[in-house]
Parts: sequence; C-alpha cells; structure tokens
Amino acid sequence: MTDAASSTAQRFTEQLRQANLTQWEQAVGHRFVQELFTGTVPDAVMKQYLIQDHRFLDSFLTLLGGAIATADTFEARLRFGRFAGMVSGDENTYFLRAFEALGVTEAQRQQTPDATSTKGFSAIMREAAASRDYTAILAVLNVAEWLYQDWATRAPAQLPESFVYTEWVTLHDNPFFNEFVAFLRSELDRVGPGNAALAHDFFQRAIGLELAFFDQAYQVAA
Ligand SMILES: Cc1ncc(CO)c(N)n1
Repeated sequence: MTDAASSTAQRFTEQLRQANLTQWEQAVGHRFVQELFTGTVPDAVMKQYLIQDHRFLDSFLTLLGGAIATADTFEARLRFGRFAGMVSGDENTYFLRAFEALGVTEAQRQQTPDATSTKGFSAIMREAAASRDYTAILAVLNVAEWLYQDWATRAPAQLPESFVYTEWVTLHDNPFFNEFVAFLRSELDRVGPGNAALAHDFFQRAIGLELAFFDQAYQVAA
C-alpha cells in the first residue's frame, strides 16, 4: 500500500467502506450500472428501477429533513438545504421526464407495489431520521450518495444518447454533487468516531439495501 493509500485508509468513512468492501463493489459494479453505461438496460427494468427510485426520493427527503434538524452547525444546515432544493427540483423533474419518455403512466406508477428493498430503504431512512442522531443519519446519507458517486465517476467518457441514461449518470457526477459527497464524508469523519458502532450498523445495512435495490429491478417479468 502506498503512503497516500494508507493515510486515506485512516479516514473513518474509508474504514466503513473497507469493512463492507465486497458488497460495496458488488453494488458499484452491478449489472444495472454496466447496462446504464452502454444504454442497454431492458426497458421493463429501467421502468421498475425508476418507479421504485422515485419513491426512494420521497424517503430520502425525509432523511435530509432529519439532517437539517440535527446538524450541529449552521453551515451544514445550509448545505443540506441546498441539496434538498436540487433533489426537489432538477432530480424530481428528471424522473417525470424519464417516465414520459419511457411511457410510464401515472396509473402504472400507482399500481406498482413497493419492492422489498424500497420498503427497507423507507424504513431505515425513517429510523435514522426518527433517531434524531446526526451520526446515524450521516451513515445512511453517505452510503446513498457516495456509492452513487463512486459508480457514476467510473462511467466511460462516451455516454449513451438517451437522457434517461446520461442524466442518471451526470446527476451523480457533477461539481455540485461531488462537493456534497465530500462534505458528507467530512461530516461523518468528524462525528462518526464518537459513535462508531452505530455508524457501522447503519452503514452496513444501507449497503445491503443498495445491492438489493439494483437486484430488484431485474426481478420484474420483462
Ligand atoms: C437506491 C438509491 N440509492 C442512492 C441514490 C442516490 O441518491 C438513489 N437515487 N437511489
């Protein structure tokens, strides 16, 4: 290991990732991610993924609300607030445009039941928010955003033509998003070591859900 690598390994967030590296890499290198990069996700899978993920966004905003409520600095509250604005704006409209492009109707969205992993995410995000524990909230946020940034930054330079694919990559790899992930990590590096067992517990469970979430998209009858 190089000096640079060993000093990054000291970071608390890096320790968390290393402790769950197998599942982390399985999620980041998932078939869904590979097919997203080449624009070859079967339509039925993409539809299912986006229907479920639009619901993920709803619980995610609950969690961001918890972060705004429990952060211990004004600067952090402002950052979460700006991020909540982006998610409620650009990211939400991406979903609506994608549903239209893929021909997903309002009725289809309503009739599709929650996948088990969608329910699991909703539960863990509500649990973390309700705990009013900034460390627990940060652990879940770190997995959700950092893991997505990790796969998005591994995308090839040449992306598929359709915005449905391309924008899902660029929403998770752009200066605003990358800065937010750096902020999330530095916050968890700062407060996590004081409550390490709790951080590990939420981090590990959230990674399992990320993997299950990608898997569930392929469980639809194509
Ligand atoms: C399941 C899942 N995890 C993470 C993200 C990134 O916010 C997302 N949109 N969906």
